[in-house]
Amino acid sequence: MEKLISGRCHLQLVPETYTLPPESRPGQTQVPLCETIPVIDLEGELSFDRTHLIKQIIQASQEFGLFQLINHGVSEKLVHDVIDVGKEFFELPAKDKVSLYSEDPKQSCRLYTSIDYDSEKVHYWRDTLRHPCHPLEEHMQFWPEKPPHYREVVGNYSAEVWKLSLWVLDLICEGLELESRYLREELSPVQSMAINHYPPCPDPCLTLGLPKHSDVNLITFLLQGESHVLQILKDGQWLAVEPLPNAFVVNVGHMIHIISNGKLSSADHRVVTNKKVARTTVTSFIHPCNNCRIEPAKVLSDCSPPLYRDFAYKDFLK
Ligand SMILES: O=C(O)CCC(=O)C(=O)O
Ligand SMILES: [Fe+2]
Repeated sequence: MEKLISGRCHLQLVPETYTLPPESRPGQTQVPLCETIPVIDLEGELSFDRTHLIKQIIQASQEFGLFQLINHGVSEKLVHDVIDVGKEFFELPAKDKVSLYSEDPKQSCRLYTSIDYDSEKVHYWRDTLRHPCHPLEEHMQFWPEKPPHYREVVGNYSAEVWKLSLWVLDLICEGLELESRYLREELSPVQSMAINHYPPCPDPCLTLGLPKHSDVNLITFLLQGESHVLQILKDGQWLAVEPLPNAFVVNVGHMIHIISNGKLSSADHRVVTNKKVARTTVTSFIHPCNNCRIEPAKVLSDCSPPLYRDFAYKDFLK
């Protein structure tokens, strides 16, 4: 529990164990905004046109592996409430969080820090609360009991994002001309949620909240909050993802890249730290089940040779 970075907010200097080697440092943390990331408006003029919507999603997933969704139907109030309850969780006194702290990745609901604290050389400036969500009645009982409205708010929110994620997966499926429900069942039965907390950092040039990665799962819906700290690597340049009010940042996961036989990409992204404010983000991940076999869809690898061999999702996660 004392490993949590949020418990060390008195720090005036970045500890050596958080200082990245020079070649991995973010250097300039204020990078230009990526003005071209597609913003898909689900209430916009053309949103009733399914074909147009699918085209926008597929194009964004090909070019960026990431897009923003606005007017998506998850209420503004619920979006605010889930970020607030996430912040409140991290503000609780240590005694209310200690029972959730665990270094065992197999523990279902767990509070931890960085990525893999005990085996990594340098730590990342982030604490996380992570737990499975779907189906709610199986998992909710293991979620935090405090703040008192945590289960209600996160339960309502995760159910809404679950529906929206599956709907977007169906549109992707249609856009790739796969048989209907191809991305359902075994490929998308698992939803997990991570509430990330990035405390202010005395020297953001030396650290990262999260290093460069692409999401390994199927699809991710992120509420990124208000500061410019999420960046994507586009044509060799780090660019900031603009924080839009109430928008979801949708990350195409690596499994969709493989299933689409490389037609869709997943964006390399990272999180930088900032000096002034603590930042809380809420991430919903949709995953295949552990034993699910992942391979390029046959219809897509008929015309171009398969780029990947089949594997079990759980082996990939190792
Ligand atoms: O917190 C963020 O802004 C991004 C989190 C993220 O990329 C992840 O959890 O995979
Ligand atoms: Fe990510």
